[in-house]
Amino acid sequence: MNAIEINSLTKNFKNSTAVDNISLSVEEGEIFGFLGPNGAGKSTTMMILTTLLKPTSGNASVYGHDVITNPSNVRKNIGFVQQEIGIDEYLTARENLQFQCKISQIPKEQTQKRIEEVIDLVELTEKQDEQSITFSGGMRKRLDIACGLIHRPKVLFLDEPTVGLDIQTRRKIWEYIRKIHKEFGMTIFVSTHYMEEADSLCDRVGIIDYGKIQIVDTPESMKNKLETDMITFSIIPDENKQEQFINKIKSFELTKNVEINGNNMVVQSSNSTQVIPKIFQASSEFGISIDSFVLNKPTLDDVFISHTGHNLRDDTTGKFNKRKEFNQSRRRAL
Ligand SMILES: Nc1ncnc2c1ncn2[C@@H]1O[C@H](COP(=O)(O)OP(=O)(O)OP(=O)(O)O)[C@@H](O)[C@H]1O
Repeated sequence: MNAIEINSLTKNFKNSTAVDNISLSVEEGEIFGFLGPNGAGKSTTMMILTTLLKPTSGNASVYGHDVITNPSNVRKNIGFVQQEIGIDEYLTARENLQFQCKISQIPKEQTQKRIEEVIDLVELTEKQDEQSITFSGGMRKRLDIACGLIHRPKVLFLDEPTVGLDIQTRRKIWEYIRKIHKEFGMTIFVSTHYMEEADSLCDRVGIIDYGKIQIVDTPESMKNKLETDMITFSIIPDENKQEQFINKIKSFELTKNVEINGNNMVVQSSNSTQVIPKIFQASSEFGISIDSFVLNKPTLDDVFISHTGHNLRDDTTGKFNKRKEFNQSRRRAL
C-alpha cells in the first residue's frame, strides 16, 4: 500500500487556485520531497493531507484513510511539523515533550521512555531541563521535530524544516531527518524551496509551481534526463587546424551544441563520459593544445528551469511570508 495517495486535488481560495489538480503517490518508507518556490502550494497541500484544510475538489488518503471522510484515522497515523516552530519557548525541552505526550494521549507509563528516545535522537538530552527560549534556532527546530515524532507516526510531514537556518544548521537537520528515517523507518513527506535539500535528502522529488506538479522522479534521474553536460575548455589558437577540430567535435553523435567564443568552447553533450575522450583524441589528431578543461553536470536548478521556464524565485509576498516575518520579528525581540 502507498503511504499517501493524492488524486486530482484542487484547492481554491477566494481569488486564487493554490493547488491545481495534482495527483501523486508516495511509497511507504520513502523520503519524498515537495520542491517549489514560495507560494507554489506546498503548505496548502500539506494542510489538506494533515486534515487541517478541506480541498475544493479531488481526494487524498494516508495509509488508506481518506482525509475528508476519515480525518481522525489520518491524524492517528501522522506527525506534522509546521514551518513556524510550534514549541512553547517558556517550557523546558522535557516539559514541551511531556505536553506533547499528553495531547497525543500516550499512556503515562510510556511517557518517560518515549521522551528519552526522541530527546536522545535529536541530541538534546543535556539540554532537556533548560527553557527552550535559551535554545538556538536549530535546537528549537530539533525539539519541534521531536514533538512531531513522539507518538511514532507512520508518516511525518515536515513543512520547510530548515527555512531561515544557516547552511551548517540546515545540514545538521538533514542528518537528524536521515537518522529518524533510519531508526523509525517511517515515510517522510518534506517540503522545501532549497534545491540542495531536495537533492541530498530525498529519494524522490515532486516539483510544484503555481499549484501544479511539473515532474516527479528521483533527483538523479531528473538530472540525467536533461542530457546536458557542459564541457568547457580553451585551446591554444591554431589558424590552420582549428576549424577542422571544431567540425570534428560537432560531428560527434553525442554532441548537442558547440558554442565558440574566441579560444573558449562550450560543448553541450548528452553523455560527457563518451565525448570527453573523443575531444582529446581529436585534439591530438589535429595537433591542437587544450589549455583548461571543466565539466559541469546538470543540477536540480537546471531541472527546475527546464520544467518551469524560470529560476526558483524567492517571492516575498503573500500571507505566509507575512507570518514568517512576524515570527522572525518575535524571535528577534526575545
Ligand atoms: N488561507 C488562505 N487564503 C488565501 N490565500 C491563501 C491561503 N493560504 C494560502 N494562500 C495562497 O495560496 C498560494 C499557495 O500558498 P502556500 O502557502 O500553499 O505555498 P507554499 O508553496 O507553501 O509557499 P510558502 O513556502 O511561502 O509557505 C499562495 O498564493 C498563498 O498566498
